[in-house]
Amino acid sequence: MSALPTSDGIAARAQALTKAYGSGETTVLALDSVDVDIASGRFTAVMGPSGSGKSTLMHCLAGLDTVSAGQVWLGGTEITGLKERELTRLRRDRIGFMFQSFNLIPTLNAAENITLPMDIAGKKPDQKWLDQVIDTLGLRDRLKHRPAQLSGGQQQRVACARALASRPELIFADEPTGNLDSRAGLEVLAFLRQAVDELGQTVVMVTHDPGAAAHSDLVLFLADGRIVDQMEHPTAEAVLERMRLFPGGNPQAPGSDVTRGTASEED
Ligand SMILES: Nc1ncnc2c1ncn2[C@@H]1O[C@H](COP(=O)(O)OP(=O)(O)OP(=O)(O)O)[C@@H](O)[C@H]1O
Repeated sequence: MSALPTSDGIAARAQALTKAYGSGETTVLALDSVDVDIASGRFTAVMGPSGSGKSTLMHCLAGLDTVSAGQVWLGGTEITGLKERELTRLRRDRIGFMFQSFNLIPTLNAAENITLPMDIAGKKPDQKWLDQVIDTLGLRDRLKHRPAQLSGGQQQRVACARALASRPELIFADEPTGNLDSRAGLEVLAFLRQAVDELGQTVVMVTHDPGAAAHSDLVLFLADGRIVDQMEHPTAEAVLERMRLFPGGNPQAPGSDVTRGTASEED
């Protein structure tokens, strides 16, 4: 294990990250020698055609998946080669996760869901920080509600608060708006934006939606397991144009939510 020589301002880094699934003739190269730096205090979106390696990249950066070759650092710590126990602790202490399915516990109220990971870890929440997160996310008057008593957007905000509660260095969000209607999706994106701007968090989000990517500071474009392009200060239109350059990568295919992102900005 080696320390990262220049970890300043870098929340996560991959060098020559390669991930292959399967073996022999059925090998799939999901990531092909990817080099990437995720800057601290920024909102990075990851886009690319289906099967381009977005989720694999996120899972490898978060230490949820092993790598076939290359190195990954979280902050200044190399995680490739860490034992599962050390990795679990590091993930718990440094990373927040938001997935498309919110994974809220139905029998617990919002407040209990938000602090559950910390309760399991036997950690006391920093009450001042927690209050700030709850107020930023507008959840103050929903804390006693159970998930079934909340709208989809509110449930995702609870999942967002849960990801933020332990003040992780880095938040990974995998299609966090995928299951939401356009209004709820926009709310969640606005709150992720706020988490970066006002709470100083670092967010990495995988999305298919150019409208969602437009809320980020930087879009990384993946194709065939490689980062092939990036875009600073993205707009939904510019991202859509870039996505159209990918073979079969037209994000307006059925099931895509592009219309909501672009339409909402004209509201
Ligand atoms: N557990 C696995 N076993 C075998 N192949 C896998 C596995 N997970 C992913 N792959 C393959 O690796 C490649 C990249 O998958 P990945 O899920 O990272 O892509 P993605 O860009 O997130 O796709 P999508 O946008 O459809 O979610 C794909 O070809 C996929 O079929």
